[in-house]
Amino acid sequence: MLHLSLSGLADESGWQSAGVELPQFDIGQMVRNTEENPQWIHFGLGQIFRAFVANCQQKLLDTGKADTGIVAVVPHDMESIDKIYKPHDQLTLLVQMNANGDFQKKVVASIAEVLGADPQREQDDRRLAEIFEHPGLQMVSFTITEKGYSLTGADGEYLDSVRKDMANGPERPEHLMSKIASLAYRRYLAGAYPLTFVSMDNCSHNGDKLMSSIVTIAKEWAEKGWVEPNFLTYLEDESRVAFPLTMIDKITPRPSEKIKHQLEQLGIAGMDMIGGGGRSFNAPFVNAESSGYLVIEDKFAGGRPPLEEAGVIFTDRDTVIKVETMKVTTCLNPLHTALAVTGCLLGYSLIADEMKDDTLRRLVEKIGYDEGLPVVVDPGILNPRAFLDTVLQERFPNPFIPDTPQRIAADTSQKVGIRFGETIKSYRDRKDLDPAELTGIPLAIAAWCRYLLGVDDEGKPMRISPDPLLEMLQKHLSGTTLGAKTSSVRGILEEERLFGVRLYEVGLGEKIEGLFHEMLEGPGAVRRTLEKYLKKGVNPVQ
Ligand SMILES: NC(=O)c1ccc[n+]([C@@H]2O[C@H](COP(=O)([O-])OP(=O)(O)OC[C@H]3O[C@@H](n4cnc5c(N)ncnc54)[C@H](O)[C@@H]3O)[C@@H](O)[C@H]2O)c1
Ligand SMILES: O=P(O)(O)OC[C@@H](O)[C@@H](O)[C@H](O)[C@H](O)CO
Repeated sequence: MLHLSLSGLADESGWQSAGVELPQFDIGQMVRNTEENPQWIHFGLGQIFRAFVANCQQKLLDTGKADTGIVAVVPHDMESIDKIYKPHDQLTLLVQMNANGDFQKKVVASIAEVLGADPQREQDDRRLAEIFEHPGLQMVSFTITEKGYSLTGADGEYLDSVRKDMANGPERPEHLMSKIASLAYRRYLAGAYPLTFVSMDNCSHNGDKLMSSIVTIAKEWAEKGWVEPNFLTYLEDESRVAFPLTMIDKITPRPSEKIKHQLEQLGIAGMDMIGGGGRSFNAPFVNAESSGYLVIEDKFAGGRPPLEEAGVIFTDRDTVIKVETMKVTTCLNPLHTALAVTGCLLGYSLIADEMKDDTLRRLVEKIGYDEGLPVVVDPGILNPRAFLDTVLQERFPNPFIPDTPQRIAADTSQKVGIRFGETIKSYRDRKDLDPAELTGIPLAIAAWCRYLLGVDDEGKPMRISPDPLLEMLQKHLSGTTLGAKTSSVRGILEEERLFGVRLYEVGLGEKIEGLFHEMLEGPGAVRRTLEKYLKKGVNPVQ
C-alpha cells in the first residue's frame, strides 16, 4: 500500500506505478527554511488553496525558484488539523481532471506548517505572532469564503464576536478579521515592516473588502486607546501595507467518494474524508479541474514570490477589476448559482448532468450569452466570449468533475448581490437596456427563493446548504407552502443588502414575485415555469 506521508514518499517506484508525480525538492530543507524565514502565510486551508495556490508555490519549489513553503492556518474546524493534515505531514494528493478523462495526480508538499487560529491552541498563537513579527514575511493570503470578511450579521449590525473584539482590544480576539488586525498590530510594534494582504475569495474588489474590515476594527481600537494612532497610518499607507485585488478561477469541488475509491484502487491508503454534515469537507486529497486562472494586482509592499513563473498573471488594478467582474458577475459564477438552486430543486447531484438538461442549459445560456455578455467589459487579457464558451461547452459539462449543485448553493445569500445584482445595475444604468427585460436572472432569483422553502420540485423535503442568513430568509417564507397563491417573498426581494440594488425600483420585484408564485403552484411547477419562459422569444409578464 502507498501512504501519503513523508516516510511513505520514499516508495518512489510505487508512486510512479500509481501514476503520481512526486515533489522535486527537499521537503525537510524547505520546512527548515520556512521555520527560520517565513515569507508566506495563508488563512483558510480549504479545497481551492490546496488545489491551486499551494500548487503554484510547489511549481516554484520544484524549479528552484523558491526555497520556502507556505504556513497554512485553519480558521475553523480544528479537527482537520489532527485528522487530516498532521497524519499526512501536510501533504496533499492533488487530482486534476481533464474533460477527456485523463487524470493528473501529484503530491503537493509546499505547505511547510499548519497552525490553528484558535486562542485555545496557545503554541500556535505564539507561532502566529512570531511569524507576523518576522521582518521577512511578505504575504498573507486568504481563501476563507465571502462571509469570512463580514463584520455584520443579518440585521446589518456588528456580529457579537466583532462587538466583543472592538470593546476588548487586540489581546484575544474571536473574529478572524480582528485576529488579523491584532497580528498586523504586532508587526507594526515589531518594526512596522512592510506586508501584503491578498484576498483570493470570489468577492468583488476582494482586497478592498479585506482592507475595510481590518481598518474598521483598527479604528475602533484606536478610538478606545487600545492601539497607537499611527497603527492606522501604517495600515493605510500602501507603500507599507498593500491590499491588491485578485481574481481566482478553478472549479474545485469537495472531495468526491468516487475519486477516493479510484485512489484506493491504485493502492493509496488512508484517503478517508471528514465533514459532510457540517461546514467543511476535507480529505487527504483534493479534486479539481485542470484549468485555472489567478490574476493579481501587482501592488506588493515588501516583495513577493515570483509567482508569474508558476502561471499567475500580475497586472494593473483596472484589469483585475474587469477580469473579476467578467468571471464573478457574468461569465461563470452567476451561471453556477443558477445551476445550483435549480439543480437542487430538480433533484440533480452533478453539475455536468444539469448541462445535459435542455432547460437548464438554456437557462445558463440565457444568463450568460443574452444577458451577461452585452454588459461585460473586455478585460483584454481574457476574451469574455471565449471564456464563456469554454465554461458552458467544456468546463461545466466535464463529466469527470464531481461538482454538485449542493456545494455551490452554500452561502447563496452572500453571493446574489454580486452574481446577479451587478448585471441588474448595469442594465439600470444603461440608456439602451432595461432590467425589466431580463428573463434568466429573474428566473434564477425566483428559483433561489423557491429553493429556500426546503421542498424540491416533486414536493419532497430537500436539504438546504448552510447559509449565514438562512434563518432570517426562511422567516420571511414561514407561512408559505407549495400550492399557496400568495406569500411574503417580497420581504426577501426588498432587501437591498442582499441584491445591492432595489429590485422593485428597477421593475424586477413584481416580476420575480410572479415567477416565484408560478414555481410554487405545485409539484413540477419549477420545471414548468423554467420551460415556459425559456422558450425562444418568451418574456415573463412585466
Ligand atoms: N472551490 C472553488 O471552486 C473556488 C474557486 C475559486 C474561488 N473560490 C473561493 O474560495 C473560497 C473557499 O472555497 P473552498 O472550496 O476552498 O472552500 P472550503 O470549504 O474547502 O474551505 C473554506 C475555508 O474557509 C474557512 N472559513 C469558512 N467560513 C469562515 C469564516 N466565517 N471565517 C473564517 N474562515 C472561514 C474554512 O475553515 C476553510 O478553511 C470560496 O468561497 C470562493 O470565494 C473557490
Ligand atoms: O466558492 P463560492 O461559494 O464563492 O462559489 C461556488 C462556486 O461557484 C465557485 O466555487 C466556483 O467553482 C469557482 O468560482 C470557479 O472558479
